[in-house]
Amino acid sequence: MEAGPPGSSRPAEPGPCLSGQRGADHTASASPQSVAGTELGRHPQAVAAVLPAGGCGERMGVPTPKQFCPILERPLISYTLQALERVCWIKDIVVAVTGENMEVMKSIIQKYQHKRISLVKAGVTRHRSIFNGLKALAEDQINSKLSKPEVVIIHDAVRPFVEEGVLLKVVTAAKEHGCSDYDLEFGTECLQLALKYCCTKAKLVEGSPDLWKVTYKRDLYAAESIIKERISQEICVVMDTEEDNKHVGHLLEEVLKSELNHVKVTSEALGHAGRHLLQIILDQCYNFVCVNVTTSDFQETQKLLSMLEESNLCILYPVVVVSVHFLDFKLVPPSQKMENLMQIREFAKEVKERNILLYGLLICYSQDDQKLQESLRQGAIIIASLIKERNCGLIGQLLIA
Ligand SMILES: Nc1ccn([C@@H]2O[C@H](COP(=O)(O)OP(=O)(O)OP(=O)(O)O)[C@@H](O)[C@H]2O)c(=O)n1
Ligand SMILES: O=C(CO)[C@H](O)[C@H](O)COP(=O)(O)O
Repeated sequence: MEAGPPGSSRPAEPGPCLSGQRGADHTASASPQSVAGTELGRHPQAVAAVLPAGGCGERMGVPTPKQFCPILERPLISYTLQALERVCWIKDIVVAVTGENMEVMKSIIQKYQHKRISLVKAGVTRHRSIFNGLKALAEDQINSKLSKPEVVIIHDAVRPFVEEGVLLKVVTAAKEHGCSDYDLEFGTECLQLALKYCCTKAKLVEGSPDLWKVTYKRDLYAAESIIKERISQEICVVMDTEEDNKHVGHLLEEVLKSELNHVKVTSEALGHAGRHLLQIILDQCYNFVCVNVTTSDFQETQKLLSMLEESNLCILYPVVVVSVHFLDFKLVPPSQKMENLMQIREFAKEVKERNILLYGLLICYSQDDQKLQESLRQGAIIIASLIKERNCGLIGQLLIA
């Protein structure tokens, strides 16, 4: 990633920042640097980004160019766009794609509701693709919806984990620094070109470990693990009653808290028309454990599923819902309960279409405290693993703790 002005070597002024837009995704780049972003807010500065995305991904060894390879069923490039798009002070994002992938790219933009994106044709090399993006930004076209930037961030479309802080560092460096011998010695490809041909002032800025590039097939697995970990940091336990503190759901919540001590576990009731729950959904919690005790088998789970379906939460990441049911195996034979619970397979199939992964969990409710604790612990382990793995093959299955 480099920053450089298109057609001008004038260092740019930083621009206003409205970090923390509603609906922006916190998992894409948790934003401790939003504070830094507000620094940009004090000075007007036009920043754009060019994403070269015209490669064929030879080293990946698969027919699909790596930028379009799916991670959790969403193309890699969509994660990169999401990471840049949530940085509010980047006004335009220009993506260079080959003619044959133009329609694919347009459908990705539409499906995942990306904003501020323009497309240009890629070139035969990465540098030519970047050049085409810069030309589009520099052109004086009357109908162009692009604003002329003072600083352009160049970022490979296959580096999905870029953070706002590092982008800010690059943009600030573009403004403040001249070039040094060190930069000349260790500068990367684009930096060398800028120095050699444009007399552009330049500075090498230290990146973060997250800036790595997806190059080989194994990198797709690594990226998937990172994304799964990011969206598994919060679980909401949804209760079917509001007042009862002794509700078995609260016991489950306690066990989840002690078993998953790095995860934030909250609980909420579906009462009050689910207003609090709606807020949790808006705050982008991607994991729900729905406890059905006082109501009929799937009543609460279905209410929760409807709320999730109505929200936009599932567009970017698969949401996990574990429908939990308790049964005293001594009093009621499991086979009797199972019959009703088997409906979960149909529900799961339906909601999978909307990117919701629904699993069933039957927990043995024993009158013996110790045995109950053991079942709850087993249940918590199963829940943790379902959330961590997000295994599509297990949807609609009824697991037993
Ligand atoms: N003609 C090209 C070649 C590459 N790129 C882009 O430049 C970035 C970094 O390049 P690289 O990792 O080398 O991608 P590929 O060329 O696709 O990979 P490979 O070298 O394995 O073929 C990628 O986002 C890639 O799509 C581009 O826009 N136009
Ligand atoms: O990884 C690459 C290609 O494989 C890029 O070329 C790499 O980012 C080069 O750095 P820059 O162009 O930013 O100087």
